[in-house]
Amino acid sequence: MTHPEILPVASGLETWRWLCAELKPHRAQAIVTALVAIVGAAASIIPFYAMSILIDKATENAPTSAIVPLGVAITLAAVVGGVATGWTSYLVSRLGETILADLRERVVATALHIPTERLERIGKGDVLSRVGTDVATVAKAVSSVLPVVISGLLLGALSVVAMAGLDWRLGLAGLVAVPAYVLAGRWYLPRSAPRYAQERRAIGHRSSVLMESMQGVQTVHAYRLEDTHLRQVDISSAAVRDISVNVFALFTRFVGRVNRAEFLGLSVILVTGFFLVRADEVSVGQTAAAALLFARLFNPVGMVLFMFDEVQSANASLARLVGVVSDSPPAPNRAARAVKSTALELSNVEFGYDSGVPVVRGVSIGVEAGQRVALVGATGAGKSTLAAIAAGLLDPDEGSATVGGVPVAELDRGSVAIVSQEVHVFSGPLIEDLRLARSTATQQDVLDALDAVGAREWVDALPEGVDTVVGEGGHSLTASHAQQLALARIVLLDPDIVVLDEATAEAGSLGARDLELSAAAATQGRTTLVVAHRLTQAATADRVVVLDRGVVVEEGTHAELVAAQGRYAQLWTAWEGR
Ligand SMILES: Nc1ncnc2c1ncn2[C@@H]1O[C@H](COP(=O)(O)OP(=O)(O)OP(=O)(O)O)[C@@H](O)[C@H]1O
Repeated sequence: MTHPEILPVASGLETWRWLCAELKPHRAQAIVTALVAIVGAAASIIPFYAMSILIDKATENAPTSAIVPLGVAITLAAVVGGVATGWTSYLVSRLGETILADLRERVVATALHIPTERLERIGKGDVLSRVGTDVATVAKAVSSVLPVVISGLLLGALSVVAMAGLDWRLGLAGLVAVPAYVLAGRWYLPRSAPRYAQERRAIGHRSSVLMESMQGVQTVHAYRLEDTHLRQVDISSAAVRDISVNVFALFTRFVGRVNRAEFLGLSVILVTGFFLVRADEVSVGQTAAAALLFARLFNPVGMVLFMFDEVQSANASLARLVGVVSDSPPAPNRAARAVKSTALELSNVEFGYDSGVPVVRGVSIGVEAGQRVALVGATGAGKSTLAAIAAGLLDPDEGSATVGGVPVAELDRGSVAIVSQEVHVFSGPLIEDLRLARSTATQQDVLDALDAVGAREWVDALPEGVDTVVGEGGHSLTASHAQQLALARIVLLDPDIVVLDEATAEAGSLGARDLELSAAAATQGRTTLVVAHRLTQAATADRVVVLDRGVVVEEGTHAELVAAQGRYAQLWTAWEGR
């Protein structure tokens, strides 16, 4: 079995190198962030030192005035610690978000430049999950997990140093808990990751079962499938419940292990302290401070452990994002080339999709500047494939597609435009959808373009005219109207060469006639290759090329081909007799 191609995933080392390289330009910001974090952690330790002195003073019956400077120190440290900890969160998020924003832009730019063929092999799912889920996972980690983990780890390290500063044996006693924490983590993490994944899958399944039942509610009623669907919802909900209970049970056992580590550490510190106090090696205050410092760590260390799977999954997502930006070539910065002649030349073009079976074989077609050539052929003859090659969306395996001698893929952006079968209307005001073709277009330019393709009337009739929000979640447009917008974009883009492969309008319908007029207006004076899904498109072209199973079988004007009584004439007769 061949595995489907997926986008690359960076190794741990590559991800780390990438992160270091990204941090370099933000070195100053990274250093300030680290310093503020250290100040925050250090400040939260000072009160414990002060407390150790306080306890000793109290046991020595020192005067009340001795307490005042300690109180001031504790208050100051609390204020500085609070401010610094808040700042750490802010600075870590800011640095992380800056790097993430850059990464997100580069991933999207790379994804948008994946050649169509490769995108089809990879599947849109992988690309979408990287741009969507992976970016979201890393973003969440950067804003909510990373600050906690960094502060927790720093506090842990500094507290052990502080305990050792009170007495090295107390520091050592505190370290006894480390292996117990590590064991708890090593027990939990390999068990939790697959269970969380299982839980997410089960939740996803339950949502799709619910969605399916709700979306198909009429069919469910019509076929009296209510019980079956309720049973499916029951089963999927029960599965989520069981897994969630299981996950919680595991979590509780993990908490038990963490508590054991805490108990062990605290007991060893207290017992060590007891013997050291008895031997007059340390004071009661020092022992109490060490114990309090250790207890102070319960919360942050627990948080770090609990968040470890989020760190792991953010790390996995980051590797997937870094894989995309570091392996795929960056947004192709092909030296755009302008051309003198706008004649389109397909020469000996061969092309096959993954199966290796050639679908276009040795095709040569010339479209003179300003001419309109129609491609005709049965379904599957290779018309759309050839159109995509002519527009530079697919690279031919053999032969070439050039304009004035320059490969189409290397032309200036905007020299060649394609209106394909899948027209996408981007969500937002209609005017913005059109400005995608020319960002500097004024409202008047847009209205003129709509006029040119005969769309002005229905656009003006929309609730807010050109400002009406269209696309997903907005005013929905018919396929013909969407197609007209695509043609209006062509008018605004003003390319030299146009490839038309639109097939939405039913042959003979009023929409089809309107669309043909729109297409004629949009392609007026441009070199045009049109896939003639309706033969009237061929009849009005300067020349017609007939394709059959990837090969050109006839070529000439409509009149010549009809007179020749060949393949085209048969198609034309059949078309007329519909
Ligand atoms: N993305 C793809 N992957 C694999 N095979 C494809 C792909 N697109 C098209 N084909 C195959 O290539 C051949 C030519 O298809 P193409 O879409 O170019 O034909 P067409 O003449 O435009 O047909 P239609 O009029 O139905 O659009 C067909 O056999 C089709 O199954």
